Formats: sequence, C-alpha cells, structure tokens
Amino acid sequence: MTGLTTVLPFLRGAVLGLKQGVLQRHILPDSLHVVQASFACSRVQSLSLRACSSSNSSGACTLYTEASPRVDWLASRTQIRSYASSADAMSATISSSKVLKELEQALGSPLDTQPQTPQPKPLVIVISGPSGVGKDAVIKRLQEIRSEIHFVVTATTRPKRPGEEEGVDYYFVSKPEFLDLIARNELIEHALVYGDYKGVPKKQVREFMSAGHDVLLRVDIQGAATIKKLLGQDAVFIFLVAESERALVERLVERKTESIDKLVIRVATAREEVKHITDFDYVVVNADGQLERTVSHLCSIIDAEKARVQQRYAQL
Ligand SMILES: Nc1ncnc2c1ncn2[C@@H]1O[C@H](COP(=O)(O)OP(=O)(O)OP(=O)(O)O)[C@@H](O)[C@H]1O
Repeated sequence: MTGLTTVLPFLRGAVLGLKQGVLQRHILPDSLHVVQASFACSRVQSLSLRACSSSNSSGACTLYTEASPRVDWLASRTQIRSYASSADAMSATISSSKVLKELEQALGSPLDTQPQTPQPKPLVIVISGPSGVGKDAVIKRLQEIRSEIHFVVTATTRPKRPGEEEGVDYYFVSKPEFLDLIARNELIEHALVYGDYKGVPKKQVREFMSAGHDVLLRVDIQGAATIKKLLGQDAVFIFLVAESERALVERLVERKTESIDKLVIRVATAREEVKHITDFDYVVVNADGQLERTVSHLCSIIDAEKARVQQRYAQL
C-alpha cells in the first residue's frame, strides 16, 4: 500500500495538470491491465480507477491525458509504469529498513556488519612429486593464473647457467654465504645436490607472507619430508603423480634430458617416492595432455583451504 500512496500524488498531479491542457479521454481495454500486470495488476488497476474515477462494467478503466491520444497515452502509460516501479523499490527500501530498525530494537543491539567468514591467512603450499611428473610445468601455469601466489626462489651455490636470471631461476650465493644461512637456521630445508647446495630461504617466505601472499614451494620428496617435520599441519602438502608409471617414464623420455642410466635411477627413485604419498594432504593426477585440468584442480584445493574454519598458518 505504501507504493500506492507514493504513486497517487503523481497521478493526482497528472490529473490536475490535465486541466490546463486539452483533455483526452481514453478507454483502456482489459489488455492494458494484463500488460501492466507485469509489475502489479491490481495496484495499477486501482490506481487508474482512483486517479481517474471512472471504469466501465467490463473492468476497463478510463484515463485522461493531454492532447495527442496515441503518443501521449503511451508516454503517460510509461510514466505511470516507471513511477509505480520506482515507488515499489522505494517502498521496499523504506519497509525493509523499518523492519531492520524494529528488529534491532527487539534484539537490543545493532545487527553486526562484520564478515562472518574467517579472514583467509597466507598459505604455505608445498608441491612435490617424482622427477618428470610435471612440477615445473604445473607451477608455471599456476603462476600465470594465480599471480598473487609467490613462488619461492631457491638459493643455490651452483654457478649461474647462460639464460638464468638472479632472483627468477635461483638466488646464486657463494658456499660460505650458504653455510652461513645454515648456521643461522635461515633455511626451511636444504640439500647437497651433485656437490652444490640448494635450499629454501625462510626470509623470503616470511616477507611475502607478511605482505599477505600465499607462498609456493617446489621441493623433492626428501625436502617435503623435512618441511613436514618443521611445519606439520601448518602448511598444505600436495603430491603430484602421473596417471601411471609408464606415463611418467614416457614423459621423461620425451623431455630428452636424461641418459638411460639416469632414467633408471629416476624411475627407481620414483618407485620409492610414491610410497610417501600418505604423508601428503592431497594427491593430484597430472595426466598426459591434461595440464589445465591439473592446474584447475590445484586452484580448487587452494580455494578449499581458504574456506577452512581452522586455517593453517605457518610461522617461521
Ligand atoms: N600434463 C602433461 N601432459 C604432457 N606433458 C606434460 C604434462 N605436464 C608436464 N609435461 C611435460 O613433461 C616433462 C616433465 O615436466 P617437468 O619438467 O615440469 O617435470 P618436473 O616434475 O619439474 O621434473 P624434475 O623434477 O625432473 O625437474 C616436460 O617436458 C613437460 O613439458
């Protein structure tokens, strides 16, 4: 009824205004009310009747408008419709804010406007899996989609190779510098690989997490086990697998980076590594030709982790 009251002055105004112009009388067929029924059939009908005080026995009503019957009638009809619609919206706002006020009075306190979901905390995501499963390929694509996730760059004592960039591929440090990082307990995990050290600096993780970024670590199974000991349930551990051992080996062969001898070692290692799957929170299959699916699966895991009631939070 509030909408009706709001609209009535307009109609009264319209009828008053008509007195100053050439009055036209239009008999409106029932079909008009069907058209207007899209927002409020009975209301418009009663508005028309009350505003123009005329109706015939078939239920059709009379409306007065200025001059040019057809055009003005259409304009007038549009106006009435838009006035009635905005009046409805206005009355909805008025009534809902009135209800909210009454509710607050009944509750004795204002309704809380703070978010009811837990504030997502920056996440440490550890991705691991056997050699050749596609860790680099998956992470590269994930970074393209989720650029806000910081991929932690490993520190290494290995000399820089042509094309490699400081801070992008690795942080290149001297052996004494690396040993100093170990002594100061500034590495999340480290390993000696073919005579060179490699390790994940804590400082980088701390800095990005305190800036609100999730951080992503790509480590081998041994490294994941070390991080698990350090962070336990505070980080999320994801194990990547191929759809089968054969598929994994085919991928490695196609990569053409390993000799047969090295391939034998990698496959034997992969057989051992896969036994550690139960130490991880999630396992994701990176099936052949399904890189996008794998990455979207990872995104779902990250999103689900953000929706946890008890959020993981790693402090280093
Ligand atoms: N879903 C996939 N389908 C087909 N090929 C893939 C898929 N994922 C990765 N690859 C390809 O498989 C090869 C191995 O991938 P990648 O180098 O990313 O593995 P990795 O796990 O990082 O290996 P490593 O641990 O030895 O560095 C690459 O040539 C890569 O392009």
